[in-house]
Amino acid sequence: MSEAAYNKGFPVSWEQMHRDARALAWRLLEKGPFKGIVAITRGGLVPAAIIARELDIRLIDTVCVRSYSDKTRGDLEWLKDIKGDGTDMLIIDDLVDTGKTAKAVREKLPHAHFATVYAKPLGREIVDSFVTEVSQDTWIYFPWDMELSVNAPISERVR
Ligand SMILES: O=P(O)(O)OC[C@H]1O[C@H](OP(=O)(O)OP(=O)(O)O)[C@H](O)[C@@H]1O
Ligand SMILES: O=c1[nH]c(=O)c2nc[nH]c2[nH]1
Ligand SMILES: [Mg+2]
Repeated sequence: MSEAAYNKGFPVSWEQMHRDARALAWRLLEKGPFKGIVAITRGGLVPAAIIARELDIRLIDTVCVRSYSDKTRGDLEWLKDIKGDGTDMLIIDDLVDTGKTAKAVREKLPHAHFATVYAKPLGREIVDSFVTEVSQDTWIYFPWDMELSVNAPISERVR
């Protein structure tokens, strides 16, 4: 297990996720057509649904892997595999960080187009398309991992 140093936070709202996934769909329009989407669970599920709607794709499959527990990276655990080599398929994940998940899925589906909404420097070369890059020491907080809560006024926080 290893835990990278994440010094910064990048919170993403539902609205921003919708906007960024749609921006990715615009980029993917000229890379297709794709006969189906492979979503990498769980983070790829929401962007895959948005992109499937925008690109009118009805065939959606999954590869199920787990690599992080909280912010600690463990060994890649395969829970569900997929058949084929990825020809004419679009792989969607929420982000690429170290690139280990993307590399493993790419090995299974070498002919697919791999797209993520967000990318960090170590992983960006492994994916074919992404929308927004953040620094390697940034942890991205997704809307499904957050809830509205009350925060203290700034004046109280600097006392
Ligand atoms: O580039 P890497 O360093 O491999 O990290 C990126 C992967 O880590 C996260 O998934 P995670 O395994 O935490 O599971 P989740 O999608 O269910 O949250 C994220 O959704 C990517 O799939
Ligand atoms: O929610 C997440 N945010 C991240 O920045 C990240 N990197 C790997 N896995 C991640 N999960
Ligand atoms: Mg994931």
